[in-house]
Parts: sequence; structure tokens; C-alpha cells
Amino acid sequence: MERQELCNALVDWLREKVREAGAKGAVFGLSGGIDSAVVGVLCKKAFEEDCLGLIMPCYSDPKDEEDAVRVAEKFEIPYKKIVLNSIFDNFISILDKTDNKTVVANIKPRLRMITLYYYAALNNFLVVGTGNKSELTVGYFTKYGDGGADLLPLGNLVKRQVRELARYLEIPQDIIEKPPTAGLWKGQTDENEMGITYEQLDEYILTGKAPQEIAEKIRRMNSRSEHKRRLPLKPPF
Ligand SMILES: Nc1ncnc2c1ncn2[C@@H]1O[C@H](COP(=O)(O)OP(=O)(O)OC[C@H]2O[C@@H]([n+]3cccc(C(=O)O)c3)[C@H](O)[C@@H]2O)[C@@H](O)[C@H]1O
Ligand SMILES: Nc1ncnc2c1ncn2[C@@H]1O[C@H](COP(=O)(O)OP(=O)(O)OP(=O)(O)O)[C@@H](O)[C@H]1O
Repeated sequence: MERQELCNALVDWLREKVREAGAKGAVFGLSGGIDSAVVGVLCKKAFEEDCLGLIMPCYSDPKDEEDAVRVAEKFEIPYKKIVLNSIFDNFISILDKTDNKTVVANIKPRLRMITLYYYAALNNFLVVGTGNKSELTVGYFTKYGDGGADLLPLGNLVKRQVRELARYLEIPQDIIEKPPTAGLWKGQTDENEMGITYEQLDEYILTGKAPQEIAEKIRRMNSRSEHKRRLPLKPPF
């Protein structure tokens, strides 16, 4: 599909799904990264003023917050900033301590999910998530954290296609080129943590081609994360 055609189709799809739900708009987290910038611009095109970008720093890099504000202002996306630092601190202070940084870091996307659903209910909006096909394929998201959403407009696009769409939408170049990161701890990057590059992952998803070792790793990650892409299991009786 041509980029313009794809953009229009996604905007129409968002409107249709929101209308079918009896809702009137969309709320989404604006992180300062490319995925949420694309989602924000698509939602603005679909719902005009009936959309809301939430900027929710939780000990996040201040540069990301600046980038999120820059996107919101450039595209006139209504936005609100909600700092989650103190609720995060309070929350971990009542939990058992652990050295497992992923377990602790996953609280951040889950606090954002709670905040997004609060504003969704307040405004009769749906929560629009930013997950793309590359992340979904290998389960690179927090279950019921950033994975908790009502609609995933980028869910059938690999990261490379999201970048193409971002260029078409005129997302600032430096945001398109930032190394993708979940921002859960200092220095984290998606590619380092996953142990594969988006180029390898996207190529495998689109063509089935990858060096054997990489293909096996992707298949393993896909199979281990199956539980994140389905509803919780229930007994068959
Ligand atoms: N077989 C199974 N059947 C049913 N449930 C199963 C299960 N295996 C684990 N689980 C459950 O899943 C939990 C583990 O999943 P989860 O809590 O998500 O934890 P986990 O997958 O370990 O961590 C999330 C990963 O996503 C990354 N991330 C997070 C947020 C945003 C982004 C991004 O770039 O956008 C990336 C993050 O850096 C980390 O590597 C277990 O604690 C367990 O409750
Ligand atoms: N500080 C934040 N404020 C608001 N929303 C956030 C923030 N951090 C993450 N999110 C939300 O969670 C989603 C997952 O973001 P994350 O930063 O983990 O990686 P990503 O998948 O590379 O997305 P992006 O390219 O938008 O940063 C974001 O797209 C955004 O919707």
C-alpha cells in the first residue's frame, strides 16, 4: 500500500473502531519516541480535538519529555503531563525488594496503563496502544502494561514500515532516528535487550529470511511470548 493510502486507511480504521465502540475519541501515551508520535498524529487526524496524548515521565530521560512536547505542539495534539515518579516510589516502598530490574521496571508501563484507562473512561475515549508487529512478534512489551490497550493501529506494521509512515507524516527526523528504547532504565535499547536488530527481525517477519541462529532465536521468542498475545487460559470444561 502507498504511504498516503496506508495513512488514510489507518485513520478511517481508527474512526470506525471508535464509533463501533460507541466512544468519541482516543487517549494514548506520548513518550517522545517514533511509535507514539505516529499513533498521536494518526489519532489527531482521526479525531481532531477528541484525542489526548499523556506524557507520563517515570524517572524518564528529560530529553524524551521534550521530544514528546515537541511532537504534541507541532501537530497540535491536545496533551497533558502526569509525573509518575512519586506514585512509583510509594508503590515500590510497600512491595518486597528485588534485584530483578525488569520486574521493577515493568511497574512503570503498568502505572501508565492505569492512567490511560482513567482518562479513557473520563472522556469516553478508547486507549490506543503503540505496539508494532516487530515488538508483538517477539513479545517485546510489558504484559498488561504498554500491552494493555483497546486498539493497536500499528499492529500489522513492522518497525521499518512505521519509520516509512513517520517520514510521510513528517515526524521530526531526529525522533525517527533515535535508537528505539523502552526507557525503563538508563542506557536500555531495544536491540541490545532483544539481542537482535530490527533489521533482522523485520526481514524475517516480511520474507522469512534470516541466518539460522537468528531465525531460531526469533521463533523461540515468538513461542515463549505466545501468552502475551492471547486471552488468559481457562479450563475447557
Ligand atoms: N507461559 C505463560 N503463560 C501465561 N503467562 C505467562 C507465561 N509465561 C509468563 N507469563 C506471565 O508473564 C509475565 C512476564 O511478562 P511481563 O510481565 O511482560 O515481563 P517480561 O516479558 O519479562 O518483561 C517485559 C519486556 O518487555 C520490554 N518492554 C517493556 C515495555 C515496553 C517495551 C517497548 O520497547 O515498547 C519493551 C522490557 O524491557 C522487558 O524486556 C510473568 O510474570 C507471568 O505472569
Ligand atoms: N514517558 C512516557 N510518557 C507517556 N507514554 C509513554 C512513556 N514511555 C512510554 N510510553 C508509552 O508506552 C509505549 C511503549 O513505549 P516505549 O518507550 O517503551 O517504546 P517504543 O515501543 O519504542 O515506543 P516509542 O517509539 O513511542 O517510544 C510508548 O509508545 C508510549 O505510548
